[in-house]
Amino acid sequence: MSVVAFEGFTKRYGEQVAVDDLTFQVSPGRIVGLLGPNGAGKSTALKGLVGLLHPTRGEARVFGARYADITSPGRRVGVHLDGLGFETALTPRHHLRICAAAAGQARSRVDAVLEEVGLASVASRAIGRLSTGMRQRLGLAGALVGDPELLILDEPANGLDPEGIRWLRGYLRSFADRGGTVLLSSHQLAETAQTVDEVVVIRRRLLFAGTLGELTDGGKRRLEDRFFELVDNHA
Ligand SMILES: Nc1ncnc2c1ncn2[C@@H]1O[C@H](COP(=O)(O)OP(=O)(O)OP(=O)(O)O)[C@@H](O)[C@H]1O
Repeated sequence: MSVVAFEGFTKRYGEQVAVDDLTFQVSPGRIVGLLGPNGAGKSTALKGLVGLLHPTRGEARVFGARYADITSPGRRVGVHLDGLGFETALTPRHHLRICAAAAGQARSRVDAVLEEVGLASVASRAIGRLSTGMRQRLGLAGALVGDPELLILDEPANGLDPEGIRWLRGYLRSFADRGGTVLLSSHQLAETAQTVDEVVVIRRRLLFAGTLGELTDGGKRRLEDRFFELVDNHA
């Protein structure tokens, strides 16, 4: 069974179609990159997947059900969507304690995750005083704190320094090696090529879904070149 399934997912905002008839699946243990230019509908698709918006037509499911219908979603699905914001007066530790409580996890998990994402030294600083990259790490920590089977991450490498990006890549690979599944959106094509097993390219509609090897002819072509061929042909 697929971990994520979009079936004819369509979202309109008034007259504008943000996502049109999107169908693809994500299998367990895979890292899948959702790619597309600005405004292609990536965030809309991810929001629809976690029940933050309702599709106009079609559906998006996790573990065979709508997100709202799965039991203990916080322990099964870790979500970090760009721009959801934080309560800036809280500290990372406090924020993660709330996330842990929501996911039904023990408080002890918070310090483990702070350590894991490299935020232990700023755990008691106000979130408003953290750098962009530190906030990005905190968003990831919030997704990880429930110890989920599936990670849904919108632009997780944004704002990370090279060391942070390398850490993220390694983390996601070991997560997938342990059987976890990742669906992430990205603009960073070179980085994506080093991170993902499969690629889904959208520009309102699906342009490609398959393995990275299929898209790049087994690595003979660059992901960036193939990406621009696809999106320029469907402008
Ligand atoms: N709440 C909204 N109301 C109206 N239109 C919206 C809304 N949210 C998104 N859109 C429109 O839907 C389209 C898809 O937006 P979306 O944010 O999903 O794209 P994206 O691929 O995530 O873009 P980016 O790479 O810039 O983050 C865009 O044209 C956007 O303007």
